[in-house]
Amino acid sequence: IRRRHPGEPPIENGLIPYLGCALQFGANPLEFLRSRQKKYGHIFTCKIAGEYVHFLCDPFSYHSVIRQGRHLDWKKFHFAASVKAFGHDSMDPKYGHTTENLHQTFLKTLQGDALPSLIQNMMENLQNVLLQPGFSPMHTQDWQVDGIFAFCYKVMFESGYLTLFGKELSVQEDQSAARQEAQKALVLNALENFKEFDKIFPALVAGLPIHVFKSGHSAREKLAKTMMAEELSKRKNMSDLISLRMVLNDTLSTFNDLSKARTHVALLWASQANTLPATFWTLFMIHDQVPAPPKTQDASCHPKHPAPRHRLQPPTQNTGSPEACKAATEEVEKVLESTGQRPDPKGPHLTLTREQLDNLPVLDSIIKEAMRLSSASLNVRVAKEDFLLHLDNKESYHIRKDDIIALYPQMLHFDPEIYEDPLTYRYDRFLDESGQERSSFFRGGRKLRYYYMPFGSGVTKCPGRFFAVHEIKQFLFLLLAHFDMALLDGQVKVPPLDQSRAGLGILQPTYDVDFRYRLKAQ
Ligand code: HEM
Repeated sequence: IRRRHPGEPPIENGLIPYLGCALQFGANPLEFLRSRQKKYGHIFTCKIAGEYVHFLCDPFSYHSVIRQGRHLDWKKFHFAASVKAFGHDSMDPKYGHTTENLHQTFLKTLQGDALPSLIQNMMENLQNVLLQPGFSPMHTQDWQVDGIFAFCYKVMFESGYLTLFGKELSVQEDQSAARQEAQKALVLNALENFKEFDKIFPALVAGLPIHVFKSGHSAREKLAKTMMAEELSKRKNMSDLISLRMVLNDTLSTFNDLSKARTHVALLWASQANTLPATFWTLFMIHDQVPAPPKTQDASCHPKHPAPRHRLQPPTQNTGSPEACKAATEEVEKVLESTGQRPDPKGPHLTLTREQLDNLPVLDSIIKEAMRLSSASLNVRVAKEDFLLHLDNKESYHIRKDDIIALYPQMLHFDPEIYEDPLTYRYDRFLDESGQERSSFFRGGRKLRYYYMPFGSGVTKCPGRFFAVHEIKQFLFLLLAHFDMALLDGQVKVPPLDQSRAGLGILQPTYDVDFRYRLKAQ
């Protein structure tokens, strides 16, 4: 048990040896932090699973942590978490297994000049997936029924997977339906393994050994097997990210083949684990506004999903404004008109340049609002030495070497002083009076520098964030252009957030919600 020294933040050791406050924090981090903030103020220390974590709750003081002074290390925690979850040798150059500067690799291959080709391939892949006969029978225009969560996972995983890892060479050469089907089966198999592994991800990051989880462990190893160099070399149209990483693994590291493959599994996880639930929330939130079609059309529904699978629980958030879907559809139609394109599932694919995608303020706001409500990432830095942390209110606190400093942006996202009525979904919350992006948010009359942080902050900010927002926009754009959609049960409540993943990014819903969709009449 640590005793508080003079000049240190108030401390709570918790009642359970080693775990400290871990269970209370884990049960509901937001509630836990709010109650401690009320008791202790802007900064306090909690013992969590053997570590001492200083939670900084004042958004005006975030900068002192985010600006990355010489006292704070961001790599230590990230590299260690990746080793625990994915089982590769450390990517931290100081351990001598590699000299790759991963941060530079990510910036070079996910941003700037690398972005247009990623976006273009994603747009192609999304349309190949969405408009293939299996998904949307083109001639009958029957309603299909699926869970929104299941739908988003299938479509976004397959498209994102093919965009990063390319297609098998044999599929490029042999366009037969059987070959395409086989390729699809492999990707959907990867999705099943991804989901199985993703379930145990929080436990692995918390430090539990993977051997305890038989099926999660086996799923990770199966994924790694498909990402051995020998397998990847059979693929074409791989992204710069994966092809460059393969070269750097071979030239700058001493990793064995399995360790190399596991570094690719880590990237598969990073590229999908947040994007998939974020896509769910985005689609669910706008979808919620579309009235269900008359009951008579039920006859043509997908037989496997006759009814919503879950009994409804009281809502945790209100649903959005009725204009969300209308405004988004109008924005999509405007772009189609101005670019002279007509959505035709049998015709040429729709295209959108990066500039066109950057100029969709309504879709942007819709996505931001969905992520504001569902994101729960923890931003973490480790103290390299004893130092004095200065807060915005001129107070300073002693921090000990190896302690963790954490920001929990959900506190910002759900702060009623920053976001009026914060539990309500408002599709236009991030739009100003002229319908453009709103970037001024205030607390207590002061303009905030940090008010929206689902992608983290400072040097550890997600390097894939531009691609992530673009791919969700493309997905929405294509759905709104090509499909009629409606919830199966127009009265369905917003599913609660699954808190078991709090701290790790976008939270999943605790249950799926069924919707129906069909190709628009031509
Ligand atoms: C909605 C989607 C996404 C969200 C909310 C998200 C969020 C995050 C967050 C919170 C982090 C950790 C930042 C920190 O520790 O402070 C992160 C890291 C990362 N993300 Fe994303 N991400 C998304 C999509 C993507 C995509 C699509 C890619 C790649 C194609 C990607 C690649 C990465 C990588 C490589 C890292 C590790 C960076 C490092 O350790 O240097 N992310 N992301």
